[in-house]
Amino acid sequence: MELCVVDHPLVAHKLTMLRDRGTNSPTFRRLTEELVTLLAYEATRDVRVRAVQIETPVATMTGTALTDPRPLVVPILRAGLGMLEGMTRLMPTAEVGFVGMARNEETLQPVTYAERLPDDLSGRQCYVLDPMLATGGSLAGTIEFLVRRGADHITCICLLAAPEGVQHLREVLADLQVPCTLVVAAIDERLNEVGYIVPGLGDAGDRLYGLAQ
Ligand SMILES: O=P(O)(O)OC[C@H]1O[C@H](OP(=O)(O)OP(=O)(O)O)[C@H](O)[C@@H]1O
Ligand SMILES: O=c1cc[nH]c(=O)[nH]1
Ligand SMILES: [Mg+2]
Repeated sequence: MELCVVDHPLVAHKLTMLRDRGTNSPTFRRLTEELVTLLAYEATRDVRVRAVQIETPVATMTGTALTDPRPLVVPILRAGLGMLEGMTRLMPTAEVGFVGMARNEETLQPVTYAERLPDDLSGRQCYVLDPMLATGGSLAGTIEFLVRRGADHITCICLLAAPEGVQHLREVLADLQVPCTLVVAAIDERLNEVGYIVPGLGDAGDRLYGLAQ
């Protein structure tokens, strides 16, 4: 697995505001979108393109266009939904599939409650969105869904990751033997005893969508 930690002062600035417990839901949502657009710029560096002939007002030239089939973007509900707008702003022609997962907060195992993906993903580039990579169970489960449908090129975009989750993902991907890139804004210190990222930002889904904190 290739790991890319985006080292940019604007990313660090926005991430610090996002982490701050005083940041309210509307601001948290806006910062999430802005951060995703910055991370997606890095994450789409190897998006597949083809040469196209166009005419400018002055001359004919060979330009660049995204290839078909279109890339697939997969937010992991709920919190990943907060990243969708920032991603599709950069790549408006992408198709969108959905996976709904909620972690059982006692066992820390993800439970899948929704899944809407194209049947055949062979030859598709897939971009998975989830702000938090904690134990890695939710992201690994989603990657397994995609690989079972034939995906052969996966990029995951997360805001924060714990070292434990990155390690888990490496092990799962070594078994699956699928090329995967993980793009993150930061790798934090560790998980705490209840599976939260430290220092982290708390529960991303609750902070995005306003449940009690
Ligand atoms: O790496 P893991 O240990 O699996 O934890 C990370 C998952 O936890 C959060 O979702 P949550 O289960 O809280 O659901 P939500 O998005 O509905 O809040 C987060 O958005 C990830 O999907
Ligand atoms: O720190 C964490 C861990 C899992 N899910 C979150 O939303 N935050
Ligand atoms: Mg949550």
